[in-house]
Amino acid sequence: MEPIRVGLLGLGVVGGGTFKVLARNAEEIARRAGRHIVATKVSARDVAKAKSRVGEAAEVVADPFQIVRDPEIDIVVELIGGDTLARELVLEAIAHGKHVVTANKALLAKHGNEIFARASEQGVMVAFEAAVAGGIPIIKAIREGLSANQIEWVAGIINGTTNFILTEMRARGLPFSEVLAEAQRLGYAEADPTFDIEGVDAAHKLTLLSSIAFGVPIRFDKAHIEGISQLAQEDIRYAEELGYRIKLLGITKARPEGIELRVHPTLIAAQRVMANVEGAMNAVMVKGDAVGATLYYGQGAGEEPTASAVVADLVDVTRLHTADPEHRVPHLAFQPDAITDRPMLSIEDITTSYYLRLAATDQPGVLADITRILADASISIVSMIQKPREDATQADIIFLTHEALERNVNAAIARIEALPTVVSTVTRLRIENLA
Ligand SMILES: NC(=O)c1ccc[n+]([C@@H]2O[C@H](COP(=O)([O-])OP(=O)(O)OC[C@H]3O[C@@H](n4cnc5c(N)ncnc54)[C@H](O)[C@@H]3O)[C@@H](O)[C@H]2O)c1
Ligand SMILES: N[C@@H](CCO)C(=O)O
Ligand code: NA
Repeated sequence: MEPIRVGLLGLGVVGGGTFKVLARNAEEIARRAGRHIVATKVSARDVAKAKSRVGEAAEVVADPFQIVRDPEIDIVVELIGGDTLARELVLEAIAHGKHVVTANKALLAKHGNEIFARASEQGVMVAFEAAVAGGIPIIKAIREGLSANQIEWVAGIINGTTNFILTEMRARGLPFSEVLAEAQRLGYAEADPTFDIEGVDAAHKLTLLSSIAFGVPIRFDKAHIEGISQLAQEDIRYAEELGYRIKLLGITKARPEGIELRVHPTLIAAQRVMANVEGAMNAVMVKGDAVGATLYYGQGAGEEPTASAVVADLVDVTRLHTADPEHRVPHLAFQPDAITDRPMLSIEDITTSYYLRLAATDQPGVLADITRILADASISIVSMIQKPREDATQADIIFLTHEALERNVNAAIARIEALPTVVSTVTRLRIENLA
């Protein structure tokens, strides 16, 4: 039988890995897919360099539009990144009746509603397993494996770069910039690493997870996003002393009032599995009403782990030709006409526990003032530590709270910061028990 012909757009970290895995595992992949899957055409900015990598196995072209319009190409794999050229190429491929596989979460978080609508009209698939948590088959798990459930929440470490940075900062006390450079060298970071550091990449992925978990449109604009650039070494240290680790967590929750969608540094009790997901590893927990809590762990970034998901999508798409052409899993798990919009909640509407750190002058009455403000705002304290600062007239004070409404916490923080005895802003980190 004729092979399935794949056009690869981009031959960088993921494109190169995809080419390698397709070639190395060609026979095993064909046994699963029912046809051989061959990258016959590659588009790269540096044609000579790409030729030296792919040899005679594929034709290399400079113009990616030549691939998306090529009648010989069955599936287009978009691994260029960004949301401008990539959007044009993906829409053009769909318009030409081609299935698309992409690892591009930035593109789908921003233009996914449009892209999936066009794909449905054209009767083609846009597969994106590699876009969320790289090699971990989390899209497939939620969309297919958990389809019996009402999903209650999804929470995960879904950015390898920031998890690598947090791990190295905590375990080896290395400075932020040095660890970031290492993550870039290893191929984990985005072309613009501020996407990683500021939580944007995690929010892109979380938005896609939220949509397939709850059957809502992709609403990246509603995500609350905090990254790790403002996180201080001392908070990592104090958290550890209190029995917690800090992770950049993406959390999306379905509540009767609406959907929570938030990415922020989060304290997690040190003995929990999620707190021990280290280095560039990713982990996602999904809580379903029938199945309970489930956990998915693996490499969320890097050349071959990401290629693993790209190639699995290629196998899925190929099976449309070989198994049952009518059998389609809906892009966003729910039937297109069953996707219902729901209110998206503001961060002020969440209820969770908090870590609050501030510096105050060490004098009688300071603690009483602060605890009165917390009590007035219905915020109850679990524990407190006080540490002398370099300036011995001042102390760092850290509170852990019971669950409280974020709106109340904001109001209390404003009042605390206004106290003349409080000499710093209040650092607020959220705590999740993931139970
Ligand atoms: N690196 C990872 O671990 C990882 C994991 C999951 C998803 N992703 C996503 O995969 C995509 C690719 O990421 P990457 O890390 O491989 O990036 P990369 O920068 O290594 O590769 C991108 C490639 O696209 C090429 N390119 C750019 N413009 C082009 C054009 N006009 N025509 C042809 N080629 C062009 C570049 O030359 C480069 O080789 C991004 O969307 C990224 O977010 C990356
Ligand atoms: N920059 C991303 C790549 C995987 O999507 C990360 O660090 O997780
Ligand atoms: Na994945």
